Amino acid sequence: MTKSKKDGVLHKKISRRQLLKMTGIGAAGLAIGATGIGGILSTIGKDWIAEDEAPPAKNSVNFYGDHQAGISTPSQTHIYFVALDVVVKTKSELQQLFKDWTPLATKMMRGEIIGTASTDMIPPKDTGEALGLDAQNLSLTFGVGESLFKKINLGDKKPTQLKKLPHFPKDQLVEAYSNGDICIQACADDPQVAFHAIRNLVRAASGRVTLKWSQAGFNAIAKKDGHSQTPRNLFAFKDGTENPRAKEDLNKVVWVQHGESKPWMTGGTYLIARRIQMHLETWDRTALDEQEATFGRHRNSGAPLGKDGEYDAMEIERKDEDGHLIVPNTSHVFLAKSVKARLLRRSYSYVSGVVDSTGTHDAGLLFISFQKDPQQFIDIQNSLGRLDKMNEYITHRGSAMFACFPGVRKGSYIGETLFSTL
Ligand SMILES: C=CC1=C(C)c2cc3[nH]c(cc4nc(cc5[nH]c(cc1n2)c(C)c5CCC(=O)O)C(CCC(=O)O)=C4C)c(C)c3C=C
Ligand SMILES: [Fe+2]
Repeated sequence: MTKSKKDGVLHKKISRRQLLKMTGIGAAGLAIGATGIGGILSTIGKDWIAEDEAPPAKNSVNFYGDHQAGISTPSQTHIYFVALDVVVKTKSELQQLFKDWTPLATKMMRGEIIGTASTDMIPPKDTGEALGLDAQNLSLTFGVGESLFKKINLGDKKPTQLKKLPHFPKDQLVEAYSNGDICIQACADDPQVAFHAIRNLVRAASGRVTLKWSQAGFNAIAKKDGHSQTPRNLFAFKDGTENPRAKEDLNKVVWVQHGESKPWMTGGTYLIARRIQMHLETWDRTALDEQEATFGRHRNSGAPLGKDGEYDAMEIERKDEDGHLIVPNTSHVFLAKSVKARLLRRSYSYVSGVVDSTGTHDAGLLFISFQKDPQQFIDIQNSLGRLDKMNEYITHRGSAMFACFPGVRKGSYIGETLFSTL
C-alpha cells in the first residue's frame, strides 16, 4: 500500500531511494548504511517509508524470500499455532483473505503496529499488546489443509500428497486438536508477540474464518559461548540435534523441487503437526539408564550412547565386545534412523493445565515436522510403530497436515502461486 484514500496524496509513502534523493545523500552517500538512515527516519518518522523498501528492523526475520519464514529459520523460544476453518465460499474471497493478511504479516514481522490507534468511536486497528516490544524474531508461516480443497473449488490444484494421514498404532486422536482448513504458525522470542500476531490476523479475518484449534508452546534455548544450544524437551533430552541444516540438505529433505508436486508448491513444503501428550509422572519414576535406553542417547550431553559429544556420529549398528547393540533396537533413535527418510523437526513443548480424568499434567510436545513429501513422516512413524520404547510414555492426541506455500516475492501476496493461475 502506498497511498491512503482517506488522507489523500499527503500520505503517499516514499521509497528508500526517494528518501536518499530528498535528503540529498544520493548514490555517493549510500555508505551511510542503516544507522544513518535510522537517524533520518527518527526525524521524519518511519511511517513514511514504503514497507517493501524499509531497512531491516531490529530482531526481525525477513518476510520475503524463496521460502516462507519459520521453517529453516533458527528456532525461536515461543510458538502460537492455530488451525482455522474457512467460512468464505469462493476462491476469490479466499484469495482476498490472503491478500489482506500479507501487509499485516509484513508489518508485524517488522515489529510495527498494523495501524494507528484511533481516538474516535472506532476500536484501534491494532489490538496493542505488543506495543514497545520489537519484532522478537517473529515468523509467520501459512499453510492450507486438505479440507480446504473440499470446501472451495480450486480446480485441480490439490496436491496428491495432501491427504489424511493413516491411522498409526496407539493413536488416540481427538478432532478438537486435529485438522483445519488453514494453519498459521507464529514463532517469536516473546509469547505475547506470537499471540498478538495470530490474534490480529484472526481479527482481520472476522466473519471469514473460525478458530478450530490452537496450541501455545515454548523452548528454552540455553546459550554457551554465545552459541544457541539444542533445546531440551520435557523428558529433559536435547531435541533437534539431528536435523537438516545445510542448503543442499534442505533441498533434498524439505523444499519441494520443480516437478515433485503441483507447480504452485515448488519452494513450499508440507507441515505435519502432532499434539503428543507426554506422561511426565511415569517418566519421572523411570531410572536414568532406562530413560537413556529409551532414546539411545545420553541425557545430559545428548551424545549417542557410548559416545561423548552431542554431534558425534550416531552409528546404530555399533556393538560392544559381547556383540550386543550399544543403541538398543527398540530405542527411538534406532527406529527413526532405520529408515532412509528424513525430516526437519521444529517442535515446541506445551503445558495445558490438568487432565481431568487422571489428575496428571496435560503436558507434552507440539511435534512439528517439515518435509517435501508427507510419506517421509509416514515411513518414520511406521518404523517407530509399536516397537518404540518411548510409546510407554507418550500418547498422540492431535494430528494435522498442511501444504505450506513457497515464499512471497516483494509486491506479491501469501499463496499467490496457488491463486494466480486459476
Ligand atoms: C515420526 C516422527 C517422529 C515423532 C512423532 C517423534 C516424536 C518425539 N521425539 C521425541 C524426542 C526425540 N526425538 C529424537 C530424534 C528423532 N526423532 C525423529 C522423529 C520423530 N520423533 C527423528 C527422525 C529423529 C532423528 C533420528 C536421527 O536421525 O538421529 C531425539 C534425539 C535427539 C535429536 O536428534 O533430536 C529425541 C530426544 C519426543 C519426546 C517425541 C514425542 C513426544
Ligand atoms: Fe523424535
